Amino acid sequence: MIKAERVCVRHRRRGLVLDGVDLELGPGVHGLLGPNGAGKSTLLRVLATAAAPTEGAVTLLDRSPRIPAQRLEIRRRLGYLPQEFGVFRGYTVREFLSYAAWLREVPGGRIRGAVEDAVRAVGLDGRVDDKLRTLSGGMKQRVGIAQAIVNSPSLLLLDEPSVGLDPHQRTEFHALLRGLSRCGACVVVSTHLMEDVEGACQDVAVLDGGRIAFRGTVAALTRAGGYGRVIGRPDGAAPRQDG
Ligand SMILES: Nc1ncnc2c1ncn2[C@@H]1O[C@H](COP(=O)(O)OP(=O)(O)OP(=O)(O)O)[C@@H](O)[C@H]1O
Repeated sequence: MIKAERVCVRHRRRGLVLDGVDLELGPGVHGLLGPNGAGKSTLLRVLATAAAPTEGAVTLLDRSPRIPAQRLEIRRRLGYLPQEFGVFRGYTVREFLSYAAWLREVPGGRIRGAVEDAVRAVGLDGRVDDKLRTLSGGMKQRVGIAQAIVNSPSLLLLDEPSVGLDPHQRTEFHALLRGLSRCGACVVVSTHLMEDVEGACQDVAVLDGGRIAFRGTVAALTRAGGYGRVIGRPDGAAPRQDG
């Protein structure tokens, strides 16, 4: 469902931020780990068709984002939570999610039900008619997750989605991700937390310095010496929520 071939992204000042990334991902929940500045958000932006690679090619859902008509088809079936996610503070949760559904071309007659499903999935059903400015940071993050799943995407890209969630919500979020993958979606979750990977992901890719440093199951990552060893910092274990 995702195929990245020798993907490079170069910024004028920073130079190469992604340096020949090869990645093939099918249905399931895939973790994306890496230290600050490794290129995780940049890779997710490319996979979300929000940025184009400088070199290399991406195929998403058997389509090329380089071709405008195919890019639109991809976007209809895509859910994306960017790292910096802004909301319209004067909208209610329902208004905001309805707007997100409309933008993704969910048919008008299905929008109400789609919004209710998304709100229930993130546990915000009690706040659906509240204005976004009245929500806590963790609740806004859940709205961000809800807008990403409101169109039942085939491809779901979540950039640090568990930031701001409390331990109970985090556990529920892991269950939500596992449920989505059972529906056949391809989910990519960037995170700093090993427990997100252990709780929800069938495998993990570690990005370091713009390159894939490891790809495999969590058990294989442990056998390889753990996250710290893979990124060349044996003492640099990926933190846990309480770590
Ligand atoms: N628009 C930009 N212009 C110049 N440099 C950029 C731009 N966007 C990102 N970078 C640089 O690219 C590198 C990778 O950034 P990116 O945000 O993809 O990393 P990340 O792995 O998501 O980091 P974090 O875990 O801190 O969120 C960093 O050095 C960053 O400073």
